[in-house]
Amino acid sequence: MPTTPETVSIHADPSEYRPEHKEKENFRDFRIHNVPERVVRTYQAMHTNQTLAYAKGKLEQWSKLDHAEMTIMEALDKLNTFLDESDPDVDIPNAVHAFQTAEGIRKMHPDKEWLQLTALIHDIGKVMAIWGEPQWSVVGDTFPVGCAPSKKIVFDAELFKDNPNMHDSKLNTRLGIYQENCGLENVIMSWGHDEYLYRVLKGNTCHLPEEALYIIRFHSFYPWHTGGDYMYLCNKKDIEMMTWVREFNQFDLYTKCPDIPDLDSLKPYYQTLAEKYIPGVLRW
Ligand SMILES: O[C@H]1[C@H](O)[C@@H](O)[C@H](O)[C@@H](O)[C@H]1O
Ligand SMILES: [Fe+2]
Ligand SMILES: [Fe+2]
Repeated sequence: MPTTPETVSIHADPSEYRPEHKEKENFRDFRIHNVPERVVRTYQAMHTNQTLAYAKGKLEQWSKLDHAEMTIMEALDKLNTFLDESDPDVDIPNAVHAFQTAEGIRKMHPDKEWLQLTALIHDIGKVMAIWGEPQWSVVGDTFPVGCAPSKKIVFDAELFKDNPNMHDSKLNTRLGIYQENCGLENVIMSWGHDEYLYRVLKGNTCHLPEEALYIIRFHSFYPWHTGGDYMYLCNKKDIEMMTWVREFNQFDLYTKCPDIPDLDSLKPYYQTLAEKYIPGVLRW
């Protein structure tokens, strides 16, 4: 049985791994005139339609895990042709991004198999889009629903004006339906690939450590892990786990580049990791 992670030895610099890239400050440029229109459209629909009731409904629907049965590597294969419309930095299929992230981690954290596998699978929840879920309900940054949106949300929360929850006095305040420091595990996030994969792994056999599940569940929560907002919803565990989410994020973001690794030659290594930590056929 795999063990829990060692103490976090972090702040590896993924740029040492990146061959030729854009500079760090050129990633995640969400200034409205700089991003492709597909990005604005995706966030516009997301910020308008992701309400508390919507996210609760999707959680219930997808948590049934009655959509498909397949191994984790089969699910990854489904992303071979999937293009994420929310991402200003990636216009290659998500399966490639999975291997780029994992290889970046493997290079800088050769001893942490669990973190390498986490990187490989972190976006697999996007298979929902292949099964018909609209992209605004799958991809992009996440945020808590049931309380006011933070200014750190991309496009400065301005796309929320048509979201019905913004006109509900129980839901449009700083805390909304939540208690101070209630812990992120008790917060309902906008529906997307993070929470879905978390539920899939919880509902099947998975030996990944808690840190891995936490990274998967909150890796898109940029207004928190990068923006530093929503601390009033966090408890001690969230603050501890944040270090791991941030370390992971360096690779998720800065390994994005047009060079495509030779996926076929990498697959056997990751196949072995997958069988060790997430064996067999999973219910999705
Ligand atoms: O556009 C990206 C992409 O959808 C990622 O998978 C997600 O984790 C990020 O938060 C988002 O900014
Ligand atoms: Fe993601
Ligand atoms: Fe990613």
